[in-house]
Amino acid sequence: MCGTENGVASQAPNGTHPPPNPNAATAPYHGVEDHLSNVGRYKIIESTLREGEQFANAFFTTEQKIKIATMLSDFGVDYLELTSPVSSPQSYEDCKTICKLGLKAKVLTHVRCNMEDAKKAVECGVDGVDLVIGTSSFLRQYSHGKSMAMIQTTAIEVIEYVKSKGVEVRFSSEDSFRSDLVDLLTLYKAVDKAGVNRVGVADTVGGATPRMTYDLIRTLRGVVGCDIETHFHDDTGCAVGNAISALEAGATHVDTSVLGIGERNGITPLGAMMARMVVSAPEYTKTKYNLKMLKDIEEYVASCVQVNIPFNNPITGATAFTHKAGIHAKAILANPSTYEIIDPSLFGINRYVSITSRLTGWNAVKSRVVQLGYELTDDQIKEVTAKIKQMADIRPLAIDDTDSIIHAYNMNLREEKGI
Ligand SMILES: CC(=O)SCCNC(=O)CCNC(=O)[C@H](O)C(C)(C)COP(=O)(O)OP(=O)(O)OC[C@H]1O[C@@H](n2cnc3c(N)ncnc32)[C@H](O)[C@@H]1OP(=O)(O)O
Ligand SMILES: O=C(O)CCC(=O)C(=O)O
Ligand SMILES: [Zn+2]
Repeated sequence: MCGTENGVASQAPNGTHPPPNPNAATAPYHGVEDHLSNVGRYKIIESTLREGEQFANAFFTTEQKIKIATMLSDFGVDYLELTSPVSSPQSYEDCKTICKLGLKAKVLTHVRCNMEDAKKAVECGVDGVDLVIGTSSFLRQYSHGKSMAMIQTTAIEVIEYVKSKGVEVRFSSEDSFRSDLVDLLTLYKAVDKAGVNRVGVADTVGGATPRMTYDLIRTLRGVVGCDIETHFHDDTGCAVGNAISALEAGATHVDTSVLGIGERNGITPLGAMMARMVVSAPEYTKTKYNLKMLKDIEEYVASCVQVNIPFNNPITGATAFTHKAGIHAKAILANPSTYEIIDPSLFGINRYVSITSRLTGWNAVKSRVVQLGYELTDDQIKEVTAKIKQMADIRPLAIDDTDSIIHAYNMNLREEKGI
């Protein structure tokens, strides 16, 4: 007997499939959901005005801080993290000023895990206080001298105080990856029980790999119920990779700074993170963030701290969307997704196809010929391409040089034809 049960077709005896049952339920097909991953709903804690101020070349005036905070809030980040108000009288005043701006982004300040710092933070009118204390044996010995038991007791007192003021609180262990795992999990469990909004995991020295990150966050995800914030330094070039791994493992928040500025060579850059996330979570990222602002934000911060944007910066680097080799250029001109993972127009940026080198092919030259308004046959374009390569073998060319070769070739043709 052949037929269907619950809308599922069984095999007919002769090996053929029976016709579909018109009464079968039309339930949609379901993919496999990754319940642990927060890649599609990640949040950004933007720390240019905290970690970024720790960059060797950073000195932000109050006006610059206001402009950076406003731009980042308009860009769509969830939180702005500001320098500790305990650092200096101006830091205290600036923190209060930014809190009063009425920005869309919530304002946090980052302080040591002690009562005096926490009181100063709350005084400023912040939405949240980010508490931090080193938990690795190195930092316990050389930074603050406290045992794990002392850290836990103080942390709980401070957390209860901040919460009693109706302010969000996060507790973070500095140097998490070099801390004893059992110590760390015990502490996180205790602060979670005390009611923190988030715990923070920090790769303070930039030594973690994506797999180490995944393992730690995944383990932590099983221990605490609160949100998990992550902070990655880039000393070994893993800051973006670690951030995406953390989200895959269940972290909810990632710290960034514009251009990655921070202590030493900094942390996960906002722009690189957007590049990663527009690929990993396109709909969420395009809807939530005002991506076309990225270039202006980076240029502004670069000017404040007097650095150039590196040529290979994701998205905004001068060559990030420049295609040079002939094989690439041909395919890009036919369909940009052949050699691009990101559409530059999402960020308001143009792609550029180079036709000025010995690697240039005739298909790329053809597109320039058309742009210049000439009508040449394919054979003629191949001849022009040979001339470009001949010249490019001698010296580097600018676009004006190749344009001149095309103009000259076209003029010769017209003269030959007596036009
Ligand atoms: C990894 C990171 O980026 S963490 C954030 C780093 N941020 C900052 O350092 C903010 C800017 N810092 C500052 O302005 C100053 O360091 C201040 C105001 C915080 C402290 O200044 P000072 O009192 O002069 O102390 P100093 O900076 O020399 O040493 C740090 C002090 O904080 C203590 N400390 C360090 N971390 C912590 C902590 N998480 N919780 C409590 N105390 C801590 C140290 O024991 C040391 O105290 P000491 O006076 O007993 O020596
Ligand atoms: O507070 C945190 O989570 C991070 C502190 C910090 O900047 C670091 O550990 O590198
Ligand atoms: Zn840091």
